[in-house]
Amino acid sequence: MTEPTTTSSSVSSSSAPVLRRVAIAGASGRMGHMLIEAVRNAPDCRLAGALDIAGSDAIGADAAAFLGFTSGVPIVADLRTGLQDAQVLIDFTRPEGTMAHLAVCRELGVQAVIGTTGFSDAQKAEIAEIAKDIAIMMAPNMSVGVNVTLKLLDMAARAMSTGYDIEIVEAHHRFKVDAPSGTALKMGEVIADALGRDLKDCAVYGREGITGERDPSTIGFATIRGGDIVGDHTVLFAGIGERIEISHKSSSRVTYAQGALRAVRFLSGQRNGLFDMFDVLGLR
Ligand SMILES: NC(=O)C1=CN([C@@H]2O[C@H](COP(=O)(O)OP(=O)(O)OC[C@H]3O[C@@H](n4cnc5c(N)ncnc54)[C@H](OP(=O)(O)O)[C@@H]3O)[C@@H](O)[C@H]2O)C=CC1
Ligand SMILES: O=C(O)C1=N[C@H](C(=O)O)C[C@H](O)C1
Repeated sequence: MTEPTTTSSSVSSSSAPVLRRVAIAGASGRMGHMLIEAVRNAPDCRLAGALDIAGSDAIGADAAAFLGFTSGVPIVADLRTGLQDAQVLIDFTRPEGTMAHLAVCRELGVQAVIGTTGFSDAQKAEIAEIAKDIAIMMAPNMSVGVNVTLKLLDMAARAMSTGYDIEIVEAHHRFKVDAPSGTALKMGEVIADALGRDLKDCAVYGREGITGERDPSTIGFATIRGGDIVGDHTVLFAGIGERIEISHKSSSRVTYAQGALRAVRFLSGQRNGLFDMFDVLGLR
């Protein structure tokens, strides 16, 4: 069964929608396909460009060919060609790809919705710098459920600031290239902030051998990779005599694609600045 990419959260069709011209990077990727289908089904968006990495088998193909449609938009490797008609780029690729795309977005005044994960601190700082010139929404997870979960974690961490060991467990499909997931790291950051700690100082990424007893000030991470798991995250607050588990499980990538389109709509009112899904969803 194919996953639906339109939900009741799409904009109302009662008035003529303002069309947003959207380019998709990583057009032949797992998220690229979801996004092209979602843009095609959105009454207020039009596919205006499709990018993939040079050497990809997809270059030259019609962006909607995988759906059995002709969109008239070819997948190209040349960034200026792919972005010239676009108002906003949605980018779910790899950090080095996103950075190259952003440089051209800045040059052409194209906004960006970034879902890519695995950025270095230096790359994040460069994105913040670019956002002084163009509007960017960047989030490691664009599902509504995960962003609500982040709020729950903030509350739970404040309420259980002592006496509870905090462990973050994430599971993803066998094709994922970065670990821990961007979402798991964001969960760690939210919890560390709530506890007045810096995640850089308290994160423990995996354990092996004679580790000694657990340091209560740490936040542990565990990563599972296998099969077609879309994305599961569980945060464990383990005390003596009880434990709480806060979990989110994705069963479809449609939620990420719909979140990206909400971000496209949110950005239409912005000239510049760096935003996240809390801004888009009004959760700040
Ligand atoms: N924020 C969110 O809500 C979500 C974020 N993600 C993140 O999005 C990213 C993509 O995920 P997914 O779609 O599963 O990955 P895929 O590997 O399926 O797709 C990545 C796409 O980007 C292309 N690509 C690879 N390297 C580069 C590069 N250097 N420059 C330009 N394009 C490149 C790939 O081309 P080719 O196949 O030819 O290599 C492919 O088309 C990951 O970082 C993932 O963690 C995923 C889901 C949700
Ligand atoms: O690569 C994925 O698939 C996903 N990546 C994001 C992450 O790293 O958190 C979001 C989601 O979990 C799916």
